[in-house]
Amino acid sequence: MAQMYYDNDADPSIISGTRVAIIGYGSQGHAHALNLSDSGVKVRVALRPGSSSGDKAWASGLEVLSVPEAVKWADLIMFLAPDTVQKEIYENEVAPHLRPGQTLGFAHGFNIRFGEIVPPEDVAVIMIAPKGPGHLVRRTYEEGGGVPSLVAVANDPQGNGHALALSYAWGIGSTKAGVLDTTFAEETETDLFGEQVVLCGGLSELIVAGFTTLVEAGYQPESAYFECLHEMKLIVDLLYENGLAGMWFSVSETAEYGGLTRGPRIVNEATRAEMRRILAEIQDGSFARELIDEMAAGRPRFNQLRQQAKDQSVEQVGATLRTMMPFLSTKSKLTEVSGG
Ligand SMILES: NC(=O)C1=CN([C@@H]2O[C@H](COP(=O)(O)OP(=O)(O)OC[C@H]3O[C@@H](n4cnc5c(N)ncnc54)[C@H](OP(=O)(O)O)[C@@H]3O)[C@@H](O)[C@H]2O)C=CC1
Ligand SMILES: CC[C@](O)(C(C)=O)C(=O)O
Ligand SMILES: [Mg+2]
Ligand SMILES: [Mg+2]
Repeated sequence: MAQMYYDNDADPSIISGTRVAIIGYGSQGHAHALNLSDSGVKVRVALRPGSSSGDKAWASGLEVLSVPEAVKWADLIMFLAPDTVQKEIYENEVAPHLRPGQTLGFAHGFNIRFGEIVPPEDVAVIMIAPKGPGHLVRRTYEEGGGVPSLVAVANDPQGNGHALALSYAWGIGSTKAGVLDTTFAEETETDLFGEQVVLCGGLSELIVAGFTTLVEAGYQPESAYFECLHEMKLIVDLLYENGLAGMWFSVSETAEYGGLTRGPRIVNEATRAEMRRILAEIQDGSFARELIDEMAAGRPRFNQLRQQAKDQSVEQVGATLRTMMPFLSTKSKLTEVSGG
């Protein structure tokens, strides 16, 4: 059994005595800044001039500085801007102002694992990587819970990196759910694999393929939407609360027999072989190179794929159906914080 850490294993006084600069106020940035602030931590948000997120941070009672000002002020500088802009921010706005004894923090190991950011030896490098979307990091904290995190230390000149990471994890609520030791390499590779194959890529393709199959066979799009997308959340809630057994317990025996016999025909040996190829592309750095090059080229393929995803009929049908479910809108104020 892996070593897990909970509330009693963290020392809150460490993060309470640390000045934390949060670079970025998007999905993770707003959640870390607000959770830490509510936990009694001294926080400043660091943004570029004219940032669209600045007003939201000020409106939430947080002080906003430029990145260089925040680096000068902080003990811990947490990178919560998108992965592919972190290198530029680091080189132009962080590195010139870094002092020995400061700590750089990451919520994902991408730039350290793939050598995009190479900090000096006299600066600590830690990771606190929540295993959940930022908006849920905030929501679960407000509800009295938390999202699990992985912590890692890549460089530890003062020997307190792990205790600081654990204390930070306490500040964002993660020690309520469980914190696990990892390495930058393990977090980066498993996180990229999970989001590509299971959580984001695999799941969305499964939903769309199921929806499209039903609609092309002549069934009502609304029925296909409820079946393949809306009900997904209700099934996943059962998985979240009680694992696969909780889901099998609650569904009918008909669903259980049908799922156990037909599921392996959908996720089969060919699917598993593709999963292994995707993992190899992550491990050998070719996915990272592809992503960095795509962003540097102005995102031509990314923008096209985003537009195609938005234009799918499952999205049009869903948008209409969700207007009739006002109870959803109280939970989904995502654009207010992400600017999306
Ligand atoms: N999204 C998630 O839930 C998860 C993310 N992570 C990791 O957390 C990190 C942050 O990801 P995420 O929260 O999705 O990021 P977002 O895309 O939500 O970050 C957007 C924020 O970054 C700011 N930003 C963009 N460019 C710059 C810049 N050049 N200088 C300063 N600020 C800038 C934006 O400001 P502006 O308004 O100026 O554009 C905005 O406030 C990544 O390392 C990611 O892998 C880890 C776990 C889950
Ligand atoms: C699953 C996607 C994720 O890794 C996350 C929310 O954990 C991300 O990078 O956003
Ligand atoms: Mg993740
Ligand atoms: Mg990720």
